[in-house]
Amino acid sequence: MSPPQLVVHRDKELMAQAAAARLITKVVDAQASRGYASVVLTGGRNGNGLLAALAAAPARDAIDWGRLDLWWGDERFVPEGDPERNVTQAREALLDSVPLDPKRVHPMPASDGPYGKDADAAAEAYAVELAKAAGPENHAPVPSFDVLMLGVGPDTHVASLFPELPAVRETERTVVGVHGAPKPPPTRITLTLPAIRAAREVWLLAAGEDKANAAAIALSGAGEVQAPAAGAYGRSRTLWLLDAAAASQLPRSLYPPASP
Ligand SMILES: O=C(O)[C@H](O)[C@@H](O)[C@H](O)[C@H](O)COP(=O)(O)O
Repeated sequence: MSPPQLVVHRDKELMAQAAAARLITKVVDAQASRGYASVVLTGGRNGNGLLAALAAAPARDAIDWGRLDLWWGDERFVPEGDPERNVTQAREALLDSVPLDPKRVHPMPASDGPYGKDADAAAEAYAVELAKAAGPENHAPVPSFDVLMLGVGPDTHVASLFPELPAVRETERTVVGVHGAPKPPPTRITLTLPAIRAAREVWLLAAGEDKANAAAIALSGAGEVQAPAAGAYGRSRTLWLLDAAAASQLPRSLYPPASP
């Protein structure tokens, strides 16, 4: 596993814009070389901030939206259309304004969907959907995601993998239900670390003073059960995209400034 690469931007707005530009280039390159691209979205302010910046990016339509597969790293297990759902927020930030192929957009099930209130069954169904999309060359029963994005919580959680809870300890299944999450709502669905680590690249998004401690803990060699962000890494690249506030507790030797 190559060590994480860090890029620090002046503030969270510039971080979102730079990350959006980075994503455009990554998707365009993947589509040029393989004919399609596969990206995993994350919820939260930083994740949605990136999507909003992407919606406003001048180069946005260099992406062939009809050949982009979208998956989610986690989802709040609430009814379809609930404003708390990550897919609802992603639609508002970007998805409703670009010509995606609906067959290539894979939201996680809602709590009023075919699995009712059974988050574990809904998680299992998403694992089956991922496995069906996986190819023989894939490293796990999930597609080879080009980029898997993760917001980082102030407690170092990523997706809905919270410190010390069962989901972060999962070593076999790719998707599990989460019960009693400390970040509301308490019931969620999440990719596990094995699924996250099947991605070619994992990008962790951390902006704001409230992420400084989490970034310092996760990047200081902490264990993944105590600091799930420490266990989130890609097969060929792990990239932390921070703003100066979130990087403020990191040793200066860990990163050169990306912007003055
Ligand atoms: O469902 C969720 O809440 C997210 O997927 C979660 O993992 C989020 O990315 C982090 O909590 C960071 O959220 P902020 O960027 O809002 O701090």
